[in-house]
Amino acid sequence: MSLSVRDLTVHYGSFAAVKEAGLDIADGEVLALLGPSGSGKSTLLRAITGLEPLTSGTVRWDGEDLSGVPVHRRGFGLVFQDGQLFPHKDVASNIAFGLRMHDVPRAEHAERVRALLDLVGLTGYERRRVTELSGGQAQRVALARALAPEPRLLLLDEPLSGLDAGLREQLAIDLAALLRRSKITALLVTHDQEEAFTLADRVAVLDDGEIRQEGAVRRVWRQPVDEGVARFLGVTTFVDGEAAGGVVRTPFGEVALPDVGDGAVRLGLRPHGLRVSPEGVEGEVTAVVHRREHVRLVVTVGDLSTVDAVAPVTADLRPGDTVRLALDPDGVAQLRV
Ligand SMILES: Nc1ncnc2c1ncn2[C@@H]1O[C@H](COP(=O)(O)OP(=O)(O)OP(=O)(O)O)[C@@H](O)[C@H]1O
Repeated sequence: MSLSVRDLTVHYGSFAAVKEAGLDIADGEVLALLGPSGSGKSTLLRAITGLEPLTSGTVRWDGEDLSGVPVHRRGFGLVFQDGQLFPHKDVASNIAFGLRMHDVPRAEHAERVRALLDLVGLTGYERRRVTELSGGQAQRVALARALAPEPRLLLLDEPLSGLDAGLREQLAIDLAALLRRSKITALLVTHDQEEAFTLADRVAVLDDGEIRQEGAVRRVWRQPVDEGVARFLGVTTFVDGEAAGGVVRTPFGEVALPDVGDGAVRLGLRPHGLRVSPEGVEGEVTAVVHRREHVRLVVTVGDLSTVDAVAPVTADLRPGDTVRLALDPDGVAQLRV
């Protein structure tokens, strides 16, 4: 076990921004702190780095209490949303700063900088001024600078949120590959589920300063602990059903789910958990929103009220049209009851 946080509480005056948080990150693992704005993610990350004083609780590395260890002696690398590069230095000098801070011999700098630029996909950018980089390139340089001293833990606070959507998706994929390849232990703060799922092995969902659920990405996604976590993870409709032999019967039809025990179950449906199909429950379209990969619908289904659903981009649907909806197991979560 590497990082171990216990009962960590941070107060701003009388306000508790983080309440008795506990988490562990094993060697080589990537954990994402996921939660809505203001839930305490950045405060928890900053407390772990030593930038924010703890009101109570402990942060340990391999059993050693870090309470008396200043930020720069913790061996952690930090990357923030806006990178915070030195604007007057070029790319190589920005990265070498991380090396100088950790007493790496000067003769080794050029080679290390070259290797780090290769790692982040910016080969040959040594002499480029940082003011002449795109947002995505600047974040890659910030990442290289943080990785330069070979930190034992990399902490990333919304590293991609300043970038536009397409670049963000690509950089998340690149960063995920880099973290896996380099077996880096990392803690990532994000409010974006896609990003958390692309990058992390495990997620901890925060709300109102508390860790509400923590576990493997797929498990949290498929089995949220309660409706609050489920809603945060994209569930918009809840429905009760009866399971038998791995199949759940609901008012929206049947759906086969892995690991479902017999008896009463409560399901959480994401919009793509209900798809327009030739057969299924009938409803009337009340709203249509075109998205990149599908059409989002709001559908009124008899006395089952309104639900979110999806149709293929090719579907030509308008409010007032009648559609049929069927369950898609990919968009169905099972709430723990
Ligand atoms: N320096 C501070 N003084 C007082 N309150 C603060 C301070 N920093 C943060 N807070 C409050 O603590 C709570 C948690 O803030 P924090 O920045 O940790 O949330 P977050 O989950 O990272 O949010 P976001 O995703 O918007 O960055 C918020 O209610 C915020 O207003």
